[in-house]
Amino acid sequence: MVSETSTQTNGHNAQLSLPIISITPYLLQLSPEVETQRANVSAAIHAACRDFGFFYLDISAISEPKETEELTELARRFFYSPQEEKDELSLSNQDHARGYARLKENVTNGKADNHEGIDFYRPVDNPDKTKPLWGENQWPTVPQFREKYEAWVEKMKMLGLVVMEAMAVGLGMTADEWKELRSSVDDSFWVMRAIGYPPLPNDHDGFSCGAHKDYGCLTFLHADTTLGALQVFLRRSGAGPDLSGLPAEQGDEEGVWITADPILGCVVCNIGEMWEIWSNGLYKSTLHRVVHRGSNYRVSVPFFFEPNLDALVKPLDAALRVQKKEKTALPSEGKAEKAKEYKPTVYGEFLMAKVGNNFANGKGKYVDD
Ligand SMILES: O=C(O)CCC(=O)C(=O)O
Ligand SMILES: [Fe+2]
Repeated sequence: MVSETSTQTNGHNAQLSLPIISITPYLLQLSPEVETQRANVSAAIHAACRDFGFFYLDISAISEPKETEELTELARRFFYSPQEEKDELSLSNQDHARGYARLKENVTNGKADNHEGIDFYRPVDNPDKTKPLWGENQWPTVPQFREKYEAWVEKMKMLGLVVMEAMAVGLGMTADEWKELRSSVDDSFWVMRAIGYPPLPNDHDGFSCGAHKDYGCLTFLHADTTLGALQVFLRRSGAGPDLSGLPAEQGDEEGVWITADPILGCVVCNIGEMWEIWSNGLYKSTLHRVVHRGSNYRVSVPFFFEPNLDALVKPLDAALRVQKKEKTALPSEGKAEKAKEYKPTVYGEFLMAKVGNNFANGKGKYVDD
Protein backbone atom coordinates (compact mmCIF):
# COMPACT_ATOMS: atom_id res chain seq x y z
CA MET A 1 0.00 0.00 0.00
CA VAL A 2 1.12 3.53 -0.59
CA SER A 3 2.22 4.34 2.93
CA GLU A 4 4.21 1.13 3.19
CA THR A 5 5.98 1.21 -0.14
CA SER A 6 8.31 4.03 0.76
CA THR A 7 9.34 2.48 4.05
CA GLN A 8 9.75 -1.21 3.19
CA THR A 9 13.41 -1.61 2.39
CA ASN A 10 13.94 -5.33 2.03
CA GLY A 11 17.53 -4.82 3.02
CA HIS A 12 18.29 -2.09 0.48
CA ASN A 13 18.16 1.64 0.18
CA ALA A 14 14.40 2.35 -0.15
CA GLN A 15 14.99 4.04 -3.53
CA LEU A 16 16.56 0.86 -4.82
CA SER A 17 14.31 -1.79 -3.37
CA LEU A 18 11.17 -3.05 -4.99
CA PRO A 19 7.93 -1.99 -3.32
CA ILE A 20 5.74 -4.54 -1.57
CA ILE A 21 2.06 -4.17 -2.42
CA SER A 22 -0.79 -6.22 -0.99
CA ILE A 23 -3.58 -7.12 -3.40
CA THR A 24 -5.91 -8.08 -0.52
CA PRO A 25 -8.25 -5.04 -0.79
CA TYR A 26 -9.11 -6.13 -4.34
CA LEU A 27 -10.17 -9.51 -3.01
CA LEU A 28 -12.41 -8.15 -0.25
CA GLN A 29 -16.05 -7.24 -0.58
CA LEU A 30 -16.42 -3.58 -1.56
CA SER A 31 -17.19 -1.06 1.20
CA PRO A 32 -16.26 2.62 1.51
CA GLU A 33 -13.21 1.66 3.56
CA VAL A 34 -12.14 -1.03 1.09
CA GLU A 35 -12.62 1.43 -1.76
CA THR A 36 -10.06 3.76 -0.18
CA GLN A 37 -7.68 0.85 0.34
CA ARG A 38 -8.11 -0.17 -3.29
CA ALA A 39 -7.30 3.35 -4.45
CA ASN A 40 -4.09 3.20 -2.39
CA VAL A 41 -3.16 -0.17 -3.90
CA SER A 42 -3.76 1.15 -7.41
CA ALA A 43 -1.69 4.26 -6.77
CA ALA A 44 1.14 2.10 -5.43
CA ILE A 45 1.04 -0.21 -8.48
CA HIS A 46 0.99 2.80 -10.81
CA ALA A 47 4.07 4.25 -9.09
CA ALA A 48 5.84 0.87 -9.07
CA CYS A 49 5.21 0.33 -12.78
CA ARG A 50 6.61 3.75 -13.60
CA ASP A 51 9.61 3.64 -11.30
CA PHE A 52 10.59 -0.03 -11.42
CA GLY A 53 8.44 -2.12 -13.79
CA PHE A 54 8.68 -4.65 -10.96
CA PHE A 55 7.14 -5.08 -7.50
CA TYR A 56 6.37 -7.69 -4.86
CA LEU A 57 2.73 -8.63 -4.78
CA ASP A 58 1.52 -9.92 -1.44
CA ILE A 59 -0.90 -12.71 -2.32
CA SER A 60 -1.17 -14.23 1.15
CA ALA A 61 -4.96 -13.72 0.98
CA ILE A 62 -5.20 -16.37 -1.76
CA SER A 63 -2.23 -18.65 -1.22
CA GLU A 64 -0.59 -20.25 1.81
CA PRO A 65 3.20 -20.79 1.62
CA LYS A 66 2.44 -24.53 1.70
CA GLU A 67 0.95 -24.31 -1.81
CA THR A 68 3.97 -22.67 -3.42
CA GLU A 69 6.37 -24.90 -1.48
CA GLU A 70 4.53 -27.88 -2.95
CA LEU A 71 4.96 -26.48 -6.47
CA THR A 72 8.71 -26.13 -6.09
CA GLU A 73 8.92 -29.59 -4.49
CA LEU A 74 7.01 -31.18 -7.39
CA ALA A 75 9.21 -29.38 -9.94
CA ARG A 76 12.29 -30.57 -8.05
CA ARG A 77 11.03 -34.16 -8.21
CA PHE A 78 10.63 -33.82 -11.97
CA PHE A 79 14.04 -32.22 -12.54
CA TYR A 80 15.74 -34.84 -10.33
CA SER A 81 14.33 -37.71 -12.45
CA PRO A 82 16.61 -39.51 -14.93
CA GLN A 83 17.48 -37.46 -18.04
CA GLU A 84 15.84 -40.04 -20.38
CA GLU A 85 12.52 -39.64 -18.55
CA LYS A 86 12.63 -35.88 -18.84
CA ASP A 87 13.57 -36.12 -22.52
CA GLU A 88 10.38 -38.10 -23.14
CA LEU A 89 8.58 -34.77 -22.71
CA SER A 90 10.89 -32.94 -25.11
CA LEU A 91 9.62 -29.79 -26.85
CA SER A 92 10.37 -31.49 -30.16
CA ASN A 93 7.56 -34.04 -29.59
CA GLN A 94 5.07 -31.24 -29.79
CA ASP A 95 4.91 -27.71 -31.19
CA HIS A 96 8.47 -26.86 -30.04
CA ALA A 97 6.95 -24.66 -27.35
CA ARG A 98 5.17 -27.02 -24.95
CA GLY A 99 7.37 -29.41 -23.04
CA TYR A 100 10.81 -29.93 -21.59
CA ALA A 101 14.01 -28.12 -22.60
CA ARG A 102 17.33 -29.56 -21.46
CA LEU A 103 20.03 -27.66 -19.64
CA LYS A 104 21.50 -25.03 -22.02
CA GLU A 105 18.86 -25.67 -24.72
CA ASN A 106 17.44 -22.20 -24.16
CA VAL A 107 19.47 -19.29 -25.53
CA THR A 108 19.33 -15.60 -24.56
CA ASN A 109 21.42 -12.88 -26.22
CA GLY A 110 23.23 -15.58 -28.18
CA LYS A 111 24.40 -17.44 -25.06
CA ALA A 112 23.14 -20.75 -23.68
CA ASP A 113 21.23 -20.30 -20.42
CA ASN A 114 22.31 -22.49 -17.52
CA HIS A 115 18.87 -23.90 -16.75
CA GLU A 116 16.40 -26.60 -17.73
CA GLY A 117 12.67 -26.06 -17.82
CA ILE A 118 9.22 -27.27 -18.73
CA ASP A 119 6.65 -25.00 -20.38
CA PHE A 120 2.87 -25.19 -20.46
CA TYR A 121 0.54 -22.97 -22.47
CA ARG A 122 -3.17 -22.33 -22.49
CA PRO A 123 -4.74 -25.45 -24.08
CA VAL A 124 -6.16 -24.86 -27.58
CA ASP A 125 -9.11 -26.24 -29.54
CA ASN A 126 -8.18 -28.81 -32.20
CA PRO A 127 -4.51 -29.11 -31.26
CA ASP A 128 -2.09 -29.66 -34.16
CA LYS A 129 1.55 -30.03 -33.24
CA THR A 130 2.69 -29.06 -36.73
CA LYS A 131 1.41 -25.53 -36.10
CA PRO A 132 3.39 -23.08 -33.95
CA LEU A 133 2.05 -23.04 -30.36
CA TRP A 134 -0.87 -25.28 -31.31
CA GLY A 135 0.25 -28.54 -29.70
CA GLU A 136 -0.62 -30.16 -26.39
CA ASN A 137 0.94 -29.73 -22.98
CA GLN A 138 3.18 -32.55 -21.80
CA TRP A 139 2.67 -33.23 -18.09
CA PRO A 140 5.25 -35.02 -15.93
CA THR A 141 4.06 -38.28 -14.37
CA VAL A 142 5.22 -37.12 -10.89
CA PRO A 143 2.14 -37.81 -8.72
CA GLN A 144 0.02 -34.71 -8.09
CA PHE A 145 2.11 -32.56 -10.44
CA ARG A 146 -0.62 -31.86 -12.96
CA GLU A 147 -3.36 -31.39 -10.39
CA LYS A 148 -1.43 -28.89 -8.26
CA TYR A 149 -0.08 -26.95 -11.23
CA GLU A 150 -3.50 -26.74 -12.88
CA ALA A 151 -4.90 -25.34 -9.62
CA TRP A 152 -2.10 -22.74 -9.68
CA VAL A 153 -3.02 -21.79 -13.27
CA GLU A 154 -6.61 -21.10 -12.19
CA LYS A 155 -5.44 -18.99 -9.27
CA MET A 156 -2.98 -16.99 -11.38
CA LYS A 157 -5.59 -16.36 -14.10
CA MET A 158 -7.89 -14.94 -11.46
CA LEU A 159 -5.02 -12.87 -10.02
CA GLY A 160 -4.18 -11.58 -13.49
CA LEU A 161 -7.64 -10.13 -13.96
CA VAL A 162 -7.62 -8.62 -10.48
CA VAL A 163 -4.24 -6.94 -11.00
CA MET A 164 -5.39 -5.67 -14.41
CA GLU A 165 -8.40 -4.06 -12.71
CA ALA A 166 -6.16 -2.48 -10.07
CA MET A 167 -3.94 -1.11 -12.86
CA ALA A 168 -6.96 0.25 -14.74
CA VAL A 169 -7.95 2.18 -11.61
CA GLY A 170 -4.34 3.37 -11.19
CA LEU A 171 -4.42 4.82 -14.71
CA GLY A 172 -7.74 6.57 -14.04
CA MET A 173 -9.71 4.49 -16.55
CA THR A 174 -13.48 4.86 -16.72
CA ALA A 175 -15.71 1.83 -16.10
CA ASP A 176 -16.31 1.50 -19.86
CA GLU A 177 -12.62 1.75 -20.65
CA TRP A 178 -11.88 -1.00 -18.11
CA LYS A 179 -14.62 -3.17 -19.61
CA GLU A 180 -12.96 -2.89 -23.00
CA LEU A 181 -9.49 -3.62 -21.65
CA ARG A 182 -10.86 -6.55 -19.67
CA SER A 183 -12.29 -8.06 -22.84
CA SER A 184 -8.77 -8.26 -24.28
CA VAL A 185 -7.38 -10.31 -21.36
CA ASP A 186 -10.37 -12.39 -20.23
CA ASP A 187 -9.24 -15.44 -22.22
CA SER A 188 -5.53 -15.07 -21.51
CA PHE A 189 -3.12 -17.02 -23.69
CA TRP A 190 -1.13 -17.75 -20.54
CA VAL A 191 2.22 -19.52 -20.24
CA MET A 192 3.54 -21.29 -17.15
CA ARG A 193 7.08 -22.50 -16.74
CA ALA A 194 8.90 -24.50 -14.09
CA ILE A 195 12.64 -23.79 -14.23
CA GLY A 196 15.50 -25.69 -12.62
CA TYR A 197 18.84 -23.97 -12.10
CA PRO A 198 21.94 -25.93 -11.11
CA PRO A 199 24.58 -23.58 -9.70
CA LEU A 200 26.81 -21.86 -12.26
CA PRO A 201 30.29 -23.41 -12.31
CA ASN A 202 32.80 -21.06 -10.61
CA ASP A 203 34.67 -20.21 -13.77
CA HIS A 204 31.47 -19.66 -15.78
CA ASP A 205 31.32 -16.22 -17.41
CA GLY A 206 27.68 -16.46 -18.44
CA PHE A 207 24.31 -16.35 -16.81
CA SER A 208 21.79 -18.81 -15.44
CA CYS A 209 19.30 -16.84 -17.53
CA GLY A 210 20.52 -13.93 -19.67
CA ALA A 211 19.07 -10.43 -19.38
CA HIS A 212 15.70 -10.04 -21.06
CA LYS A 213 12.39 -8.23 -20.87
CA ASP A 214 9.22 -10.26 -20.63
CA TYR A 215 7.21 -9.72 -23.80
CA GLY A 216 3.64 -10.04 -22.61
CA CYS A 217 1.40 -8.54 -20.01
CA LEU A 218 2.06 -9.52 -16.36
CA THR A 219 4.51 -12.05 -14.91
CA PHE A 220 3.90 -13.58 -11.47
CA LEU A 221 7.03 -15.34 -10.28
CA HIS A 222 7.23 -17.78 -7.41
CA ALA A 223 10.81 -18.80 -6.59
CA ASP A 224 12.24 -21.05 -3.89
CA THR A 225 14.16 -19.52 -0.95
CA THR A 226 17.50 -19.17 -2.80
CA LEU A 227 18.99 -15.70 -2.28
CA GLY A 228 20.82 -13.44 -4.72
CA ALA A 229 19.77 -15.15 -7.95
CA LEU A 230 17.18 -12.92 -9.63
CA GLN A 231 18.54 -9.50 -10.59
CA VAL A 232 16.61 -6.52 -11.88
CA PHE A 233 18.11 -3.59 -13.79
CA LEU A 234 16.98 -0.20 -12.50
CA ARG A 235 17.66 2.64 -14.90
CA ARG A 236 19.02 5.44 -12.78
CA SER A 237 21.21 8.26 -14.00
CA GLY A 238 24.32 8.95 -11.94
CA ALA A 239 24.39 5.38 -10.69
CA GLY A 240 28.11 5.05 -11.41
CA PRO A 241 29.83 2.15 -13.13
CA ASP A 242 28.41 -1.37 -13.07
CA LEU A 243 30.67 -3.25 -10.64
CA SER A 244 29.02 -6.62 -11.07
CA GLY A 245 31.95 -7.89 -13.15
CA LEU A 246 29.45 -9.44 -15.56
CA PRO A 247 29.08 -8.60 -19.26
CA ALA A 248 27.11 -5.34 -19.55
CA GLU A 249 23.89 -6.69 -21.02
CA GLN A 250 22.20 -3.36 -20.37
CA GLY A 251 24.32 -1.74 -23.10
CA ASP A 252 25.08 1.92 -22.41
CA GLU A 253 22.14 2.39 -20.06
CA GLU A 254 23.10 3.89 -16.73
CA GLY A 255 21.70 2.12 -13.74
CA VAL A 256 22.12 -0.60 -11.18
CA TRP A 257 21.41 -4.28 -10.94
CA ILE A 258 19.59 -5.08 -7.70
CA THR A 259 18.65 -8.51 -6.40
CA ALA A 260 14.99 -9.37 -5.99
CA ASP A 261 15.09 -12.03 -3.30
CA PRO A 262 11.92 -13.98 -2.56
CA ILE A 263 9.59 -12.75 0.20
CA LEU A 264 7.26 -15.22 1.89
CA GLY A 265 3.62 -14.68 0.91
CA CYS A 266 4.57 -12.67 -2.19
CA VAL A 267 5.14 -13.30 -5.87
CA VAL A 268 7.46 -11.02 -7.82
CA CYS A 269 5.34 -9.21 -10.40
CA ASN A 270 6.68 -7.48 -13.48
CA ILE A 271 5.18 -6.00 -16.60
CA GLY A 272 5.94 -7.09 -20.13
CA GLU A 273 6.12 -5.25 -23.44
CA MET A 274 2.35 -5.30 -23.99
CA TRP A 275 1.94 -3.03 -20.95
CA GLU A 276 4.59 -0.77 -22.42
CA ILE A 277 2.34 -0.35 -25.47
CA TRP A 278 -0.92 0.03 -23.50
CA SER A 279 0.70 2.69 -21.30
CA ASN A 280 2.42 4.33 -24.31
CA GLY A 281 5.78 3.97 -22.58
CA LEU A 282 4.62 5.38 -19.26
CA TYR A 283 5.37 1.95 -17.81
CA LYS A 284 8.58 0.30 -18.91
CA SER A 285 9.16 -3.40 -19.18
CA THR A 286 12.37 -3.94 -17.20
CA LEU A 287 15.48 -6.01 -17.94
CA HIS A 288 16.12 -8.88 -15.53
CA ARG A 289 18.40 -11.90 -15.37
CA VAL A 290 19.32 -14.83 -13.14
CA VAL A 291 22.83 -15.40 -11.80
CA HIS A 292 22.77 -18.39 -9.48
CA ARG A 293 26.16 -18.97 -7.90
CA GLY A 294 24.94 -20.74 -4.76
CA SER A 295 25.53 -24.42 -4.13
CA ASN A 296 21.91 -25.57 -4.23
CA TYR A 297 19.61 -26.42 -7.14
CA ARG A 298 17.25 -23.44 -7.53
CA VAL A 299 13.66 -23.78 -8.73
CA SER A 300 11.36 -21.01 -9.93
CA VAL A 301 7.85 -21.02 -11.37
CA PRO A 302 6.94 -17.97 -13.48
CA PHE A 303 3.36 -17.59 -14.66
CA PHE A 304 2.87 -15.28 -17.62
CA PHE A 305 -0.58 -13.73 -17.72
CA GLU A 306 -0.88 -12.65 -21.35
CA PRO A 307 -3.54 -10.95 -23.48
CA ASN A 308 -6.07 -12.95 -25.54
CA LEU A 309 -4.66 -14.01 -28.90
CA ASP A 310 -7.04 -11.72 -30.77
CA ALA A 311 -6.42 -8.71 -28.50
CA LEU A 312 -5.54 -5.49 -30.31
CA VAL A 313 -2.99 -3.90 -27.99
CA LYS A 314 -2.72 -0.14 -28.50
CA PRO A 315 -2.02 2.90 -26.30
CA LEU A 316 -4.90 3.37 -23.86
CA ASP A 317 -6.68 6.73 -23.82
CA ALA A 318 -6.23 6.83 -20.03
CA ALA A 319 -2.43 6.59 -20.39
CA LEU A 320 -2.43 9.30 -23.06
CA ARG A 321 -4.47 11.51 -20.72
CA VAL A 322 -1.89 11.04 -17.95
CA GLN A 323 0.93 11.89 -20.36
CA LYS A 324 -0.85 14.95 -21.71
CA LYS A 325 -1.57 16.24 -18.23
CA GLU A 326 2.06 15.82 -17.23
CA LYS A 327 3.30 17.51 -20.36
CA THR A 328 1.09 20.56 -19.97
CA ALA A 329 2.15 20.79 -16.34
CA LEU A 330 5.70 21.45 -17.54
CA PRO A 331 5.93 25.20 -18.30
CA SER A 332 8.58 24.80 -21.00
CA GLU A 333 6.50 22.29 -22.94
CA GLY A 334 3.17 24.10 -22.88
CA LYS A 335 2.60 23.94 -26.64
CA ALA A 336 4.20 20.55 -27.08
CA GLU A 337 3.62 18.68 -30.30
CA LYS A 338 1.52 15.51 -30.22
CA ALA A 339 3.29 12.87 -28.13
CA LYS A 340 4.82 9.91 -29.93
CA GLU A 341 2.51 6.92 -29.82
CA TYR A 342 3.49 3.27 -29.67
CA LYS A 343 2.46 1.12 -32.63
CA PRO A 344 -0.62 -1.08 -32.06
CA THR A 345 -0.18 -4.84 -32.33
CA VAL A 346 -2.45 -7.87 -32.31
CA TYR A 347 -1.06 -10.03 -29.51
CA GLY A 348 -1.41 -13.35 -31.36
CA GLU A 349 0.37 -11.96 -34.44
CA PHE A 350 3.14 -10.49 -32.31
CA LEU A 351 3.59 -13.81 -30.52
CA MET A 352 3.52 -15.90 -33.71
CA ALA A 353 6.10 -13.62 -35.31
CA LYS A 354 8.40 -14.10 -32.32
CA VAL A 355 7.87 -17.83 -32.16
CA GLY A 356 7.54 -18.41 -35.91
CA ASN A 357 11.10 -17.28 -36.56
CA ASN A 358 12.35 -19.98 -34.28
CA PHE A 359 9.80 -22.59 -35.32
CA ALA A 360 11.33 -22.99 -38.75
CA ASN A 361 14.69 -23.94 -37.27
CA GLY A 362 13.20 -26.24 -34.66
CA LYS A 363 13.04 -23.70 -31.84
CA GLY A 364 9.37 -22.85 -31.46
CA LYS A 365 10.03 -21.32 -28.08
CA TYR A 366 10.42 -17.58 -28.06
CA VAL A 367 14.04 -16.79 -27.33
CA ASP A 368 15.39 -13.29 -27.15
CA ASP A 369 18.45 -13.76 -29.30
O1 LIG B 1 13.82 -17.67 -12.52
C1 LIG B 1 13.66 -16.47 -12.37
O2 LIG B 1 13.82 -15.91 -11.27
C2 LIG B 1 13.25 -15.58 -13.54
C3 LIG B 1 12.85 -16.28 -14.80
C4 LIG B 1 12.46 -15.35 -15.90
O3 LIG B 1 12.77 -14.20 -15.87
C5 LIG B 1 11.66 -15.82 -17.06
O4 LIG B 1 11.44 -17.03 -17.21
O5 LIG B 1 11.20 -14.97 -17.86
FE1 LIG C 1 11.65 -13.06 -17.35
